[in-house]
Amino acid sequence: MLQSCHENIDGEFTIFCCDLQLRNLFIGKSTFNFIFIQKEEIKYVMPYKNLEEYNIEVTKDIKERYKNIIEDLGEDTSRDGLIKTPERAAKAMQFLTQGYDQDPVEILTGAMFKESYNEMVIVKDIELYSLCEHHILPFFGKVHIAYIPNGYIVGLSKLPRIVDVFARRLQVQERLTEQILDCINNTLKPQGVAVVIEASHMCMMMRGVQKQNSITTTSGFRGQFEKIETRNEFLKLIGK
Ligand SMILES: Nc1nc2c(ncn2[C@@H]2O[C@H](COP(=O)(O)OP(=O)(O)OP(=O)(O)O)[C@@H](O)[C@H]2O)c(=O)[nH]1
Ligand SMILES: [Zn+2]
Repeated sequence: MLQSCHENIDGEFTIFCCDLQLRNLFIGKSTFNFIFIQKEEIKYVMPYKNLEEYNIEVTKDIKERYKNIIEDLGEDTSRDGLIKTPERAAKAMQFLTQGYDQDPVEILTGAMFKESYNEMVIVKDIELYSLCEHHILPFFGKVHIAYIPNGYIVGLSKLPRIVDVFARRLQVQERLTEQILDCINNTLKPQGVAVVIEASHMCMMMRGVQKQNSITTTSGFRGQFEKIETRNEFLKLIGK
């Protein structure tokens, strides 16, 4: 029974094949060249493996473009340390922009639970890593999210997950703030939601104006958080 088959960018296959009934495990490097492992050897196979998958055609295309860029910058892509760099960079950029293919609504609705709790829920200091859409340089910092339930609570981890969905795109901090806010507001339909983002932008630190200590704060409030007392309680609880 074929469990999974992964082709890397050089067309090499890794196959994981496991017949649980017979308790035999096959693991190989090509479609036609299995290594047969007896059940006693199963202990050498990791019980958990986190696999990264990339579209081969897209990766090849981005890799070639990176090769040209690196050469245009005056480097030699055939030197030892740079041989695999175009492919690494192609994979890194696809990782950092994977949010385009993810559905934040599906993530939230996947863990909404009926509950009568109707006080403020705050998840603060969520790490943020995104890319500024003007220079394709990182901006990074913290996101603080609060909501007041309206019959439903949401799995806590889903809030950082939707931060990542919107952060792993080419972004501006203002739009990122609004997208997180609107997604929670429209999906969970709470009594209120608040989002504050504090971030440093590498395009202002490493180049351009070269300011190392400036932090940009953006915020958005919906429902109950539009009331000054509720908003102030939230800001006090996140230490602002
Ligand atoms: N509002 C906003 N601006 C951003 C964000 N990230 C980067 N920027 C700004 O985008 C602007 C782009 O301005 P341009 O004048 O077109 O680009 P530039 O010549 O590279 O500008 P400098 O960075 O000032 O050298 C810069 O002022 C950046 O600081 C963001 O998340 N929100
Ligand atoms: Zn920028």
